[in-house]
Amino acid sequence: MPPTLIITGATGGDPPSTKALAPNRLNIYDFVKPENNKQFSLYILALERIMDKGQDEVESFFAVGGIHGLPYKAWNGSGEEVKGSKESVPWRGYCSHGTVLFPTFHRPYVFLFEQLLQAEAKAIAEEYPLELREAYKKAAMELRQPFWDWARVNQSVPPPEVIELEEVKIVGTDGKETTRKNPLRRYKFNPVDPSFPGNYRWPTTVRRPTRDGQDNVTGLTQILNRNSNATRTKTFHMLMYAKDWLSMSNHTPNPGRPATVSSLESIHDSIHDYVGGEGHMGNPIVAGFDPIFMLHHANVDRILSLWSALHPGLWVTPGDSERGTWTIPADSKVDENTDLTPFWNSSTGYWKSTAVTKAHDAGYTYPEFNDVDMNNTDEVRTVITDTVETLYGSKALNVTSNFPAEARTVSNNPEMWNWTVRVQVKQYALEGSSFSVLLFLRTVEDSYPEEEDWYEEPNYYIGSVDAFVNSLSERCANCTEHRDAMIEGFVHLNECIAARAQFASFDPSEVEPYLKENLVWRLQKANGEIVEPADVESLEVTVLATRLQLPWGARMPIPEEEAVYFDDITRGRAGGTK
Ligand SMILES: N[C@@H](Cc1ccc(O)cc1)C(=O)O
Repeated sequence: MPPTLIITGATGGDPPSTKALAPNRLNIYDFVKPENNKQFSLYILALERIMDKGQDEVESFFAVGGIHGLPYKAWNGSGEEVKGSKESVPWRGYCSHGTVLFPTFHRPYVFLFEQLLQAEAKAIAEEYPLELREAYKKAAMELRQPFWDWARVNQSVPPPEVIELEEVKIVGTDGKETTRKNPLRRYKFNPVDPSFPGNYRWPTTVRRPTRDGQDNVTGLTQILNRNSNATRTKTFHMLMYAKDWLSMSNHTPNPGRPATVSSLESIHDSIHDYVGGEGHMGNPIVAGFDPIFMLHHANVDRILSLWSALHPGLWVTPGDSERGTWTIPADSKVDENTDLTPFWNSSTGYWKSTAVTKAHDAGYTYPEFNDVDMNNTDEVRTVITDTVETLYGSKALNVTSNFPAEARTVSNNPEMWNWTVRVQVKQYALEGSSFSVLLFLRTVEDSYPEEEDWYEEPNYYIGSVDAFVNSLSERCANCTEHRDAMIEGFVHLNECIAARAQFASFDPSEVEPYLKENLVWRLQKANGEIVEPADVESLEVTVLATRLQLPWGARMPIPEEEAVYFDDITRGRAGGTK
């Protein structure tokens, strides 16, 4: 069936600077400032209207959110034609997870949403009083989906306009200040779709819900704060040191080419679980209905742009489709030419990864790129390296500051050890529940607090690797066949070691015995239940380190290719190295 909607992304609008190639997706912290009031007002009104559309309309908030999972219905004429050939395989949605297509699949997903927002905003702008209209029309042309930079210092918790305020102040179409119910806070289902399982039948989306189904803003703030350092260091390591598409793109371990940093998907999975808990964001079947989803994915997309600026020439390499999707058969090959269904780019075809290599071709860019010549790959790389270092860098890595000052100016190749925990576990280890592998590092002198207090103890908890799990996987034949699929993620230790122990260096002679004694782990289900590592056979927590070198003239430390595995640190313990 031909599509009713062709996905173009937002179009037009004046770029913010002479070098910028398109209008900006703004940081949500800037987006809510008074100076961006016109765009904020238009965004709120546009979101309201998209949310008000009938849930079976192609352009409704519900239908677009539903691309990610339930109601497991075809969207915009995509996929029905293959139904006949797949009769035995129940529908399982379109979203690509655990494969090389994870980053590029979500790219047109966000610009579809952005296109719908802009279309509404343009219509809304026409309703403003004459004397304001031109300014609102310009703002609508420049309107893009804002991003939530969960990796940035002091921004790991989104602003109150996203997580807290029940009402927001905007300028209404009559030109006067008005108060609106905040559509960024939640989506109200109309109605709750019959396909939703019993534990997702709340009337609205909820974040880290309490037992009675209320948003738990305090809990959300706490968990995001607690993980803020870990998220930042993971993001920094991924940006700098994920050297190929396969390891950058997705959370499936690759034994042939072991990774030493988290994938973009793994970092993304954690954010889903932190925000959702047992609520919508914590389960791929319903995550797309929370209005925070697009703020999150705009940032995933931005991190992809930053990574590609640091690693020019790298893009989608061929991989396995793993469980597949409704439109992509399981265990098939996918590559840069695989159709990113259901995102039509013409009435006969789909966006492909090859067509989404440059954000600005789809009508948007990020503030970090505003003052660079985008055609000069070297300049882009240099500027973005500095940006990444400033935003997420040395403080988090605690590396450059640990090199002796003179070592940074002489060519004597100083080296230091960069310590990392690798976590591997079966994605479905706890059936259909999302879960976290929590890591703790005890302080040397402290007497240890009671086990149940570990997570609350700020000098103890160091980060998590999280499984973002489809609770309906038993309804999906492909998923059942892929029950054993593993996921992998990494938590970096140097900052935590430095904060807890006074060693002269990160040399294994000091660090190895310390970690052996003090690194501990537990699992926790989305509902808060603690699970003993001994009960999860697939869990494997391993410590590795890479030696970083800072050759003369290098901007950033360079890790040695080969990681060194310190298997003895965790071997012999439940969930340790096997
Ligand atoms: N490819 C990046 C941005 C980029 C543009 C130009 C470069 O030289 C490098 C990177 C994107 O995803 O949008």
